[in-house]
Amino acid sequence: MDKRIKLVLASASPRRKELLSQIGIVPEIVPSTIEEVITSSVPEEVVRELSLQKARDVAGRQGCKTCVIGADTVVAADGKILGKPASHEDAYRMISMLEGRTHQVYTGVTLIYCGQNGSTVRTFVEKTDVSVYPMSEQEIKRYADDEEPMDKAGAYGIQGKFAAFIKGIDGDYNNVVGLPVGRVYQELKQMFEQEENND
Ligand SMILES: Cc1cn([C@H]2C[C@H](O)[C@@H](COP(=O)(O)OP(=O)(O)OP(=O)(O)O)O2)c(=O)[nH]c1=O
Repeated sequence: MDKRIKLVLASASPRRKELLSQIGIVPEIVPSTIEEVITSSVPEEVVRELSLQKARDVAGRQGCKTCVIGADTVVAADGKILGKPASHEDAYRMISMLEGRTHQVYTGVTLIYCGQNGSTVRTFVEKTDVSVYPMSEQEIKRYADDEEPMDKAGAYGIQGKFAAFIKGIDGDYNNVVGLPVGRVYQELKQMFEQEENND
């Protein structure tokens, strides 16, 4: 990838930064400050829209030769969106909806590149199915009372203690943690190849 292009991650999520570092991308971190406005109840549309809002907000404050990456993750159980829990009680309610069954995790990603010939915007959504083992009341309560679920969509962290309850996944694991880095890399590569062809 062209080293002269600055990559900016429009996210405060330490997980997203780590996932990019894992594939050798060390982005500048500029978290977006938008008030998240949701106009849909369809998970794919919500993450698409929020990733676009976050990326646009930050791209508006950047110069050219910069690519901004915005992302948003939600959990959906029976199509019902679960964002971050507002309290430990809320975390308990969410985990109760997820235990003993399969749900979906959606991450929307928007890439905005400002190049020689103007701006290019790419948005895509990745879905991963996650199956959770049945949990006892005590297990749900103990996990919901922990700090781990509090800053995470669906009130759990697959990469943390909640791994004890993960039966299996279908799709990209990194997508559940907050960023499907394989897809991000492929999309960045395509976007820059197209830019070079346009030059
Ligand atoms: C389901 C799940 C989510 N998450 C995290 C990923 C995201 O950081 C978070 C969902 O919140 P988001 O609103 O997508 O992101 P964020 O608030 O952390 O960061 P920003 O808005 O600045 O981009 O949940 C995990 O870490 N593990 C998991 O297993």
